[in-house]
Amino acid sequence: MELVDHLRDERNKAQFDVEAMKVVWAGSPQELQLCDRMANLVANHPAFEKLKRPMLVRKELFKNSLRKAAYARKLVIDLGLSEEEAKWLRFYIDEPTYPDLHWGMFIPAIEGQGSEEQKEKWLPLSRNMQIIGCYAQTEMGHGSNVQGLETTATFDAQQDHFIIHSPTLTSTKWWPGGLGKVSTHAVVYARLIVNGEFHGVHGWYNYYSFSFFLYLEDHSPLPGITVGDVGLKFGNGAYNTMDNGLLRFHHVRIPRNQMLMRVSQVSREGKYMQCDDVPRQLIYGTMVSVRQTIVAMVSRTLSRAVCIATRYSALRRQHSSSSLVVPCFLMIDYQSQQSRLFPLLASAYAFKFVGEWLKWLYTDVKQRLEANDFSTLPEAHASTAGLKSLTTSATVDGIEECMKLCGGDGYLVSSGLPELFAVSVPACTYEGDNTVLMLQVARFVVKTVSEVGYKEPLGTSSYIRRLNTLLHNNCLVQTGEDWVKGDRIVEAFEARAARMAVTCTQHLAKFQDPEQGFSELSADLVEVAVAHCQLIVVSKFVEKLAQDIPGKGVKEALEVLCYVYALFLVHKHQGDFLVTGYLTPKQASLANRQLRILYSRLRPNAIALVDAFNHTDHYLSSVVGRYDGNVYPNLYQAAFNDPFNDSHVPDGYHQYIHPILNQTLAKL
Ligand SMILES: CCCCC/C=C\C/C=C\C/C=C\C/C=C\CCCC(=O)SCCNC(=O)CCNC(=O)[C@H](O)C(C)(C)COP(=O)(O)OP(=O)(O)OC[C@H]1O[C@@H](n2cnc3c(N)ncnc32)[C@H](O)[C@@H]1OP(=O)(O)O
Ligand SMILES: Cc1cc2nc3c(=O)[nH]c(=O)nc-3n(C[C@H](O)[C@H](O)[C@H](O)COP(=O)(O)OP(=O)(O)OC[C@H]3O[C@@H](n4cnc5c(N)ncnc54)[C@H](O)[C@@H]3O)c2cc1C
Repeated sequence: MELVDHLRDERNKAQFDVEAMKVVWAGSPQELQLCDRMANLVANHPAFEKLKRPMLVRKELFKNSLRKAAYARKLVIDLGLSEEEAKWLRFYIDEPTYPDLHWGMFIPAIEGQGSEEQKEKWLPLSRNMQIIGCYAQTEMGHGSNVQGLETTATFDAQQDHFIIHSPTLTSTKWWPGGLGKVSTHAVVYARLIVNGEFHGVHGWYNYYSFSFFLYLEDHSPLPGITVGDVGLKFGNGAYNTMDNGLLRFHHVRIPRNQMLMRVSQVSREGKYMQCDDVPRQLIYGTMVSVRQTIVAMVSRTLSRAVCIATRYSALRRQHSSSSLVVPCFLMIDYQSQQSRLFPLLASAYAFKFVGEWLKWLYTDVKQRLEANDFSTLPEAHASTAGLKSLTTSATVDGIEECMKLCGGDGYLVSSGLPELFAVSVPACTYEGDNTVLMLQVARFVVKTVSEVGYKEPLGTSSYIRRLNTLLHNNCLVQTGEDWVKGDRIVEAFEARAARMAVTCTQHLAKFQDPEQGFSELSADLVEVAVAHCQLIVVSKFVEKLAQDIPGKGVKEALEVLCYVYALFLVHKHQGDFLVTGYLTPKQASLANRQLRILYSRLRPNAIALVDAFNHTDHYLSSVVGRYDGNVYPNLYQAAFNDPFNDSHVPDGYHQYIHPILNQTLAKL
């Protein structure tokens, strides 16, 4: 039977080569081929069916996720998949489970913080999954405040042991993924005490936290260890496939050599030594690595929501304003729908490109770290923290908007959007609360501005070199067309970021106690950081356009997306641009008018642009976002697939409805 493509007319409108755009989106022909292969491997394997997931209760859901992880592992071994292939396999299985933390944090923590000897011992066991590990940093009372961790690791020189202890309820390890039920091992962060003294006291630290490699359990916890799950989390399915755990220690002894010893060591005699050439911040290195990965992946999450909302918007008809009876307008043709949807479509592409750049930056930093060159670490920290914060917040807001863009049907679990929202929301908190991370960026920016004149700003902050020009030269835009020029757009974002940073730095200087100033101005500082990070995203998109991009019409389509992203931000934050005096109200309104023109240029390409994401129907798991657009019969069928419709008479009907109908409530 020939399949009907309900979106065919929309696909025929495309003004660019979709196959070439798929390559741009994936990053390279090899990446496209790799992702396509792994996505289809998952889509065609019955073990990875996921439509029934939201109907399962927690214990069934968890068992189901263990089953999928086991099948994934079997595929990795049977097919001899590489680590990169295995990563994409897990990605397309689309279910948070313990291997994310094992591969994403436990192994990188050992790689980054273990000595050569420790790596040799533990990495092969970990990579073969003969042990399963998690990353236990956060405590019940201390998440953002890493300095405040209370778990202690006291050195016992007599027995050459550390004694790990949870002295208070608030020192309970709280939240680590994979900890609650599955992990056999953990990297645990604790305060080091040697000879009765806290070690490693430094200018900015009251005490350090150290990482230890700990054996947790086989089938039941080891003596002195209490372990469990933190409890049910938000959303049906969603993050409940993960055993986020709690963990308490009661004077648990571990051998001295289980302290991860790249950054600092404790000798047999109880001498504490910090490696001179390795900065303390390296113990935060695993977080930098995961923040980079989150940015690399987040565009796919947003693209998934946008793909669903765009396809449904291009199918569903509503009434025109002239006739309330005849449905004729496609939802996507409403200007108001476009102004909510198209910036999200553009954001998905913008986040993809900035994610590629961040990956490059991180790879470079990693190579430098291995050679003990730590010069670019502050830049890497600020960029990973800021972009993780900016992109996850925008993505989560974007998914919610996509849900609303689909009307009532977006709210149905079968649209795929509620679960996507629920599983994505914690990304604004885990791996660093987004506000706390933006404050880190603000510290970096303010420090860079304060050091102008005696330290050269580098990398993403090099615009601060041209502070004088950016503070005094105002925008030159005279027509709407002037707004679609890369250097002009970038300059506008640079001027806004620089002016906001300078104003905040001047306000901070008025405080005698800089920390008090930082605290009182924290809301403004977050806005400074947002401006800096938006500049990075816009400038990386503009840099991408300067590259050679093959394929008919591909570059032109990307140009429209780039300016939609940038001008949408100019419009949304026009208060910043106006208050800093860079723009006049006339220039701001020209930007907005140009944005409407760009929406009309984007419109014919909308479906092709979401097709270029190359998402399988399995990955989307959305009735309203199906590739063939055959929504209504499937929406109707999905209602009957709900086990609630197995019987016409629900449990409790006879017990609680009949007494009302029969007027026999008195017998209840
Ligand atoms: C929406 C869709 C999402 C899609 C995601 C898709 C896929 C995901 C893929 C993979 C991920 C897989 C699984 C992930 C899932 C869940 C995992 C969650 C795991 C966790 O959730 S795991 C716990 C994370 N928990 C935190 O994230 C705590 C946050 N809290 C901190 O991070 C610190 O506590 C901080 C920094 C806020 C304050 O710390 P502090 O008070 O000690 O430091 P202070 O501010 O004084 O800074 C002193 C000097 O250190 C520098 N500095 C600071 N941090 C640095 C770093 N990282 N690197 C290099 N330098 C750094 C500063 O820049 C300064 O430098 P300077 O002196 O030069 O100015
Ligand atoms: C799904 C999920 C998975 C997780 N996985 C892990 C894991 O594998 N391993 C692990 O160790 N941890 C994990 N975590 C914990 C996570 O890293 C922390 O929740 C996170 O770092 C935030 O800390 P918190 O919960 O203590 O929030 P808090 O720090 O208490 O923040 C609460 C509020 O206070 C504000 N705030 C806090 N500090 C400041 C400040 N200095 N200035 C201004 N405002 C501030 C924040 O913006 C936020 O609004 C996970 C969490 C979740 C939700």
